[in-house]
Amino acid sequence: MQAKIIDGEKISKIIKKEIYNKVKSRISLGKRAPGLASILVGDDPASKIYVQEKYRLCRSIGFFFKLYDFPNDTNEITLLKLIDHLNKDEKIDGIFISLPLPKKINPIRISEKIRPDKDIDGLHPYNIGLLCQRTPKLKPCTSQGVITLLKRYRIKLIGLNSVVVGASNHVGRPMILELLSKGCTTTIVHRFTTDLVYHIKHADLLVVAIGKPNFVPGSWIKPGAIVIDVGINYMKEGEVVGDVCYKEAIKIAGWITPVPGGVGPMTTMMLMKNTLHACEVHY
Ligand SMILES: Nc1nc(=O)c2c([nH]1)NC[C@@H]1CN(c3ccc(C(=O)N[C@@H](CCC(=O)O)C(=O)O)cc3)C=[N+]21
Repeated sequence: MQAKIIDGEKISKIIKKEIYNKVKSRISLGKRAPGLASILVGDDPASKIYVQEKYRLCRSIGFFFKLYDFPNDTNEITLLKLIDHLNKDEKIDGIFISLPLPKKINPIRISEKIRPDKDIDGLHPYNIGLLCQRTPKLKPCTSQGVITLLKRYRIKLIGLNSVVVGASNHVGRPMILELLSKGCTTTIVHRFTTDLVYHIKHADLLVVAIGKPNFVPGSWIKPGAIVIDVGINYMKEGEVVGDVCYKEAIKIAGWITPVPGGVGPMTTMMLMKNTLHACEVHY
């Protein structure tokens, strides 16, 4: 059996076009373009790449984009003041803060300072709370990207045994909430799970988000399962690989997302979609 490919690059391009058209019609009605402010602190390489990608994307879909680039030793007060300013800035609909932040800065205090209706990463406790109660407004980008991919491929989720590997605040936990609201029976496994392999082997839908290259071998995958690989690992050789051993998994799974070209481009596009949403609410 050869798994069918879930092409995130392709779907993200379709969504990009949809966003572009909506921006164009806003402009033709005399409304302003959506505005995104991006805050980068320090020199995390993944964050740098992500910021460049967002900049290119904003230009090509007609968003207003502003980048704030701070050195590693920036203090919390400087950031809190900037957020306060951006919260009031009428040109800015979405505020994005690249994670991880330097160790000295408390990420919770920073995220909580963002006005919830400008929290395009969907990670403010208010937005997570709404997602938890099934009345979401702005949703976290990666899990939203995964759900959008499954929907566009018309993959049915009701009643599936879903297993999410990794319990992070920004991916694993919101992913579980999304899958639960789609009717999956949800399991989350993490570093203290006693029999990780047992759970993974029973997954009809497997989402892996731990950031460990090729962590899941083909032999752990249930034949015909839907495999969603969230990991983006940069190898020394310059190669980019996922958390799942793609070569092996593709022979056993029913559906699979590649890396690169799977979940990654969807995460970025959902940030744009959230920015447009925030803008439509604002004006
Ligand atoms: N608050 C916050 N939210 C984030 O969502 C966030 C963040 N901080 N900090 C940095 C990481 C990194 N990140 C990526 C998203 C997409 C690709 C992506 O699309 N990658 C390409 C491959 C890129 C390549 O080949 O170099 C792909 O998967 O096809 C990469 C990295 C979001 N992040």
